[in-house]
Amino acid sequence: MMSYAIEADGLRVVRGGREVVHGLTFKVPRGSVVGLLGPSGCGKTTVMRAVVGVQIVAGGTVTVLGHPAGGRELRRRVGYATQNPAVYADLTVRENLRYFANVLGVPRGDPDRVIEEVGLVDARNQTASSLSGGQLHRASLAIALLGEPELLVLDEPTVGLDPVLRGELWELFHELADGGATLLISSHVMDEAARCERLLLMRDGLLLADDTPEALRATTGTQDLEDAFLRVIQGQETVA
Ligand SMILES: Nc1ncnc2c1ncn2[C@@H]1O[C@H](COP(=O)(O)OP(=O)(O)OP(=O)(O)O)[C@@H](O)[C@H]1O
Repeated sequence: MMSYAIEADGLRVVRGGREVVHGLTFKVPRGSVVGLLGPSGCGKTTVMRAVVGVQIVAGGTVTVLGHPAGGRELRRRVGYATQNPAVYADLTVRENLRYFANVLGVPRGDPDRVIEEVGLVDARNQTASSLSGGQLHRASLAIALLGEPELLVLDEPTVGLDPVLRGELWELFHELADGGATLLISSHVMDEAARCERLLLMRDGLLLADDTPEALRATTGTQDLEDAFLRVIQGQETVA
């Protein structure tokens, strides 16, 4: 079995007439939890869109599970949760999940399994329009988990959640990885970086670092990942 779930080589993306991702090259090992971090607007969502194959790319290649990103053979093997929850407002949580389960052709028991995984059992009969922001995000995450995809691409999945729930979701992410799934998770919260096995640090459409949290701490000489990120940026500016 190949060892990488994602291989990006020289990825360039133009949006709104401007190049916003400038030749990114990185690999995401299978079965790992990888954080995509960086300030707002640095290009995280754009990279994720390229990985799931919904972004027109200006140059370079993205290979996902051995196939070109967005290929037909990847349809059920990649799950994507966007920042804006994509659920039907007038359907209940369970109805939404049953609907998407049908579309994807996944096993019948899947909706109830994922509802439990994201902790929405008590809210399963509420319409999506009546959910809180955090619950809505979890409903969207549940859809991405349908069919047990091999690669999960999650755009800020823990935004707006309380620390307890965030902790529980990170436990779930690691359980999924232990089961063989690969997770690419974006965040701009540095305390979440420590929960990842590897980190891709972005800034202004460039990749500044691709390393483990431990190696980043060691090379920058600081325990705090927020400081480590700042030092990587400072190092970059000195080089430039
Ligand atoms: N539809 C669009 N048209 C033009 N420019 C866009 C479009 N979408 C994004 N951009 C620009 O592309 C750049 C990267 O945006 P992207 O959404 O990938 O950043 P991000 O790191 O995910 O930000 P955030 O953390 O705020 O979600 C930004 O400068 C943004 O303004």
